[in-house]
Amino acid sequence: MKLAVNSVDKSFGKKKAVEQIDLSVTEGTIHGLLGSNGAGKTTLMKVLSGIYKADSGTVNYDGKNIYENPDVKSNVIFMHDIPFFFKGVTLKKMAKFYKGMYKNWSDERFIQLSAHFGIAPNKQLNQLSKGMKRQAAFILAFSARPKVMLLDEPFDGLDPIMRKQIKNIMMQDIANHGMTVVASSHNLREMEDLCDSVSIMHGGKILFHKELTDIRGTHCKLQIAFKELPEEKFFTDLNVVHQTVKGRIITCIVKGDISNLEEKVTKYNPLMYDILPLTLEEIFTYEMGELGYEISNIIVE
Ligand SMILES: Nc1ncnc2c1ncn2[C@@H]1O[C@H](COP(=O)(O)OP(=O)(O)OP(=O)(O)O)[C@@H](O)[C@H]1O
Repeated sequence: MKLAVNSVDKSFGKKKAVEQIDLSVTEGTIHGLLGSNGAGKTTLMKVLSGIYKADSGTVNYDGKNIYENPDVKSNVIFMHDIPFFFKGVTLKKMAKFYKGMYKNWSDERFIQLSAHFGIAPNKQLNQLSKGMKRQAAFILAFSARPKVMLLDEPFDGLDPIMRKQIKNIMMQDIANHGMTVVASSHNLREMEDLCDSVSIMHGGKILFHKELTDIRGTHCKLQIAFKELPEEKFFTDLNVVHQTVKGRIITCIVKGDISNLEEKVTKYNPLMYDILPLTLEEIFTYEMGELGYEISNIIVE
């Protein structure tokens, strides 16, 4: 399902928690919503899931508004930042509840995933550790087979192996069923290798939205060493937007047409060179720097 958010505002009293949000997420892709504490991520996620009504603006899935629309809601799952379960409730009981809410629920998948994560269906969920509660929330969410997953800080409390497993299951559902995911995080590195597009929230607004495939095709990092430092022409020729020099090694961020970079580089007879993709952090450091923002002031690592 395609998500389209138009001019969404949400305030609590005089506090504008989110302001003038426009966002569109293509079906079958993962969007990362990044921002520091208090940026407005949870509020926006709750508006996207139809828990909160926007003060103004619209949130549509395939053109249909989600708020008070059970038909759309049965395809859209929201996972809270802190998994919450009623006192004494078992995984099996929660499964029954989800089955009634989500029309694509799969019993077969529920059995398979509870065995995979080693959580018995008769386990009382409040007796689980924080990380295991998160796993239980994922078992339920994946078994619901939603068309859209809205995940608020989904990887908090999970160890690296578990994160990888969850990411793998998510990627399978995207590849096999065209599931769409919006995941919020305050950690750039966590979203590395996961997102197709990313936006950065700050002070209730989206400052920046990027398709990573576009960036990865137009930006790269070049590490290069010369006998002697090259003339200015080298940097202009290659369209270097940022460079640091450590001894003989120059690290350059190159922007623009990078398809024939190797050819251009070798003309300058370097001692050695390496062309690398940019990390998310590097992408944002340079892109947001151009907008006049210091990324370290916005994203906490
Ligand atoms: N129910 C509420 N009542 C009043 N103010 C709220 C409420 N929920 C959120 N806010 C305010 O809205 C702003 C955005 O909060 P929100 O929880 O959406 O941020 P966040 O980006 O999810 O932060 P964090 O990463 O710390 O969870 C904050 O200033 C917060 O105090």
